Amino acid sequence: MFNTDTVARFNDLETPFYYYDLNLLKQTLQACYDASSKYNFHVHYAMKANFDPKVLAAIQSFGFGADSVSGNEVKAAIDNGFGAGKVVFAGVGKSDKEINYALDADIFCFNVESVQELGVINDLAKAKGKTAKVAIRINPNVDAHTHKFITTGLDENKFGVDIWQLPSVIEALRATTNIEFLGIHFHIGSQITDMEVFKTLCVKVNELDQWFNDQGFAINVLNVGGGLGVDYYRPDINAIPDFEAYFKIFAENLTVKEGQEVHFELGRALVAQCSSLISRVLFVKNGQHKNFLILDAGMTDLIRPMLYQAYHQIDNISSDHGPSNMDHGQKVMIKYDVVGPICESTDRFREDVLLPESVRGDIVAVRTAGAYGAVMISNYNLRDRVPSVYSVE
Ligand SMILES: Cc1ncc(COP(=O)(O)O)c(C=O)c1O
Ligand SMILES: N[C@@H](CCCC[NH3+])C(=O)O
Repeated sequence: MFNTDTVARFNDLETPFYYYDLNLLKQTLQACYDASSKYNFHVHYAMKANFDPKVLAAIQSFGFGADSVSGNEVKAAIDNGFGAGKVVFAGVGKSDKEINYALDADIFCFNVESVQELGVINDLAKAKGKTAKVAIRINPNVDAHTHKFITTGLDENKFGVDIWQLPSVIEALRATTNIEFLGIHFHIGSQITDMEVFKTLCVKVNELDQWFNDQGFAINVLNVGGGLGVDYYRPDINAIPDFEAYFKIFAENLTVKEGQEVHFELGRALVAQCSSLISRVLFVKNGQHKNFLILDAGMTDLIRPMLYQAYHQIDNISSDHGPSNMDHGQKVMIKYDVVGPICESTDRFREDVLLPESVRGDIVAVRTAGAYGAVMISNYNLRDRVPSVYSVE
């Protein structure tokens, strides 16, 4: 991702910023497109992962749809060229204003997360003389084997309708007048690296597809959500996720009936590796027990390490690719706690990171920051919003 030219370019720029390798993004999208289109699978991009306009433009150019989680995301999807007919809207707490907006926009599908929400969408659609297309998000109680803060498909999670409540969904569907039932939706969690989890999901999807069929509700859309994880530990070796293996699992384990469509909602897998948070070393502080590398980026710019104990590779790219690299044949390696400038003790990217001896002004890259990075920025401590910088093509 970096070479002497990029580092020379960064030296002239104000930090911190998110750097996007648009070439890697396109290669990733191509790999996903090739692997999914083999089976006629439909991919929606979960835009909560990253809504940078250039990222959205690249994704949209591959013909993917959009998965949104708020009225503003529905709007952003449409404004950025995703056809309304390819936009889905999930979310456990959709406001009336958001539902009305999406109804007016004629989106493809509401992924409905409760019986009560189904009634509200029906009433709001009726008031407009419209029919809302819906899929029911089901909580299948499948353990995603991921961090507990980003698991979504267990009984204890707030998302979707629990299986024991499905008879009341059928009852509600029978009573609605302005709803077109399209199918069922699942999303069991994020950063899933154990592929067996997706097999377990397929078994549940097959059972529930059959169950709805038995109740007289034929399913056109099986939406299995997203969740495919990326390699935070080896971003250079595994820059592109194994989409072939991922889609093959669904092709082999889902029983797809004639005329049914299979939909996916990938976020992280498409965008995580294409971006790094680029920061400068402000100060090097040698304590009695610890050495601190104090960066000009902090938890306001990338909160994942502090919120989910998430691991991100950290590189001193001045040392790896800068002029100082040429000067020093032998690098002295030192363990640093890499921290930010925010007035919180938890503002630490990682502890005991083994890095070449670093000096004020060195440029540091926090890798694999393209998903759930820039979108979770806050202005705590009245921080400036971190801008985007793009690779030169
Ligand atoms: C409903 C839904 N779909 C898709 C996604 C995308 O997940 P991921 O970025 O893990 O692919 C999410 C986020 O977890 C989600 O909540
Ligand atoms: N923000 C989380 C992912 C949440 C996925 C949305 N349900 C992360 O950084 O890993």
